[in-house]
Amino acid sequence: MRLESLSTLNYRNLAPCTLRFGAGVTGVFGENGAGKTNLLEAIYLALTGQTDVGRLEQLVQSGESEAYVRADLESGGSLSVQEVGLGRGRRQLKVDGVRVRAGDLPRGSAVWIRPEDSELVFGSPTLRRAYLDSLLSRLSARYGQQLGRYERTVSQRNAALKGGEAWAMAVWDDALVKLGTEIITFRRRALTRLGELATDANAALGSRKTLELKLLETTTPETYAADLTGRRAEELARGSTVSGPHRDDLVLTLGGFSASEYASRGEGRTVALALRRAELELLAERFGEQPVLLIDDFSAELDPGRRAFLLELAAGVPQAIVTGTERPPGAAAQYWAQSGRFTPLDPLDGPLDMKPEKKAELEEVH
Ligand SMILES: Nc1ncnc2c1ncn2[C@@H]1O[C@H](COP(=O)(O)OP(=O)(O)OP(=O)(O)O)[C@@H](O)[C@H]1O
Repeated sequence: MRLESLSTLNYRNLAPCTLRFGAGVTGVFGENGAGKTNLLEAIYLALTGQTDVGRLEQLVQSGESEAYVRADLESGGSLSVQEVGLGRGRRQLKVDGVRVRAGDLPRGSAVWIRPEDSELVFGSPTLRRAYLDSLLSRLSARYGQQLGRYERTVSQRNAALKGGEAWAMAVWDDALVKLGTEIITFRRRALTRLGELATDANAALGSRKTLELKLLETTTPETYAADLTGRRAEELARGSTVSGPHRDDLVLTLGGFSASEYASRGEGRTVALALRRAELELLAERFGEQPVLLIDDFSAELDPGRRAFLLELAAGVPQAIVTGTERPPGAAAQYWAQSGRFTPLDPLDGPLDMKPEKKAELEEVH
């Protein structure tokens, strides 16, 4: 998968633009607030149809009512166009002019590494579960469908529990056990490979402590039905379903201890990077094609080992887009970001701050 160009209109602070991207590493650098993260977010949205913002309106430029993002892609020798239209609480996706659902977009197209990924380690189980579910939904469309059904069943069952409808539980329990069993089984299987890749990546990052990924399960396929009936009184009292994959945690252990509880900030950052490299490798294995790698703010990474790891990762994939407040070294092409605009630069130019006349010239263009 290769991103040939990205066009945006009314997307956050980005000025209307069409940016072209070649193979290798493209560096995007500029001051804080210039729009670098917004650009990567727009690319990720156009490639995957996914965003994790709470309200879609946040993505629309203030003062406007609609936004638009378009990616021109090349994959296996053929070209395609993916478009995302955003309005009030509404997202419309098209591939080559035909409306599709998010699940119909290519599922292994991009991986996005961000400074806030450390939250995967130190944040709540909900965040880790969301990471795992989002990755597994990309590996398997069926996983995504069954997870959606399971989540709807849990909320309907919770409504019945709150209403004290004990008589209706047998029906809900059957559906929950069937869907939950499929989810648990798939998670266990996928975690074996994800764990191996993450362990290797963590070692490649120079960590002397072994990283292991485990599921902390509130139930098992064998005991799920009995767990539900056994805790019926408690569930009716609480009005919620207390066991099942919606309550399970992805536990990350470092040297045998829970990373969430015991890892240092730096160790946690290393674990988060290891998870992202594992995601990249797993998607490439599954789809036989390397995703576009997006690295947000490599310059926020002050540790020299982790910074080198990020840049090596970018250099090792067919296409990577790397942002920073300084120029990413080794980039084949460069954009200078300022106030939501992106100006292509000659990669052989020196740093802008050493060339005031060049900077003045570019500001003039803006
Ligand atoms: N919906 C929106 N409409 C207009 N501007 C927005 C919108 N959402 C965010 N912005 C603006 O976009 C800017 C942030 O851009 P972004 O996060 O991409 O910067 P950045 O270059 O990544 O900065 P940093 O180096 O600090 O991470 C902010 O100034 C913010 O106010």
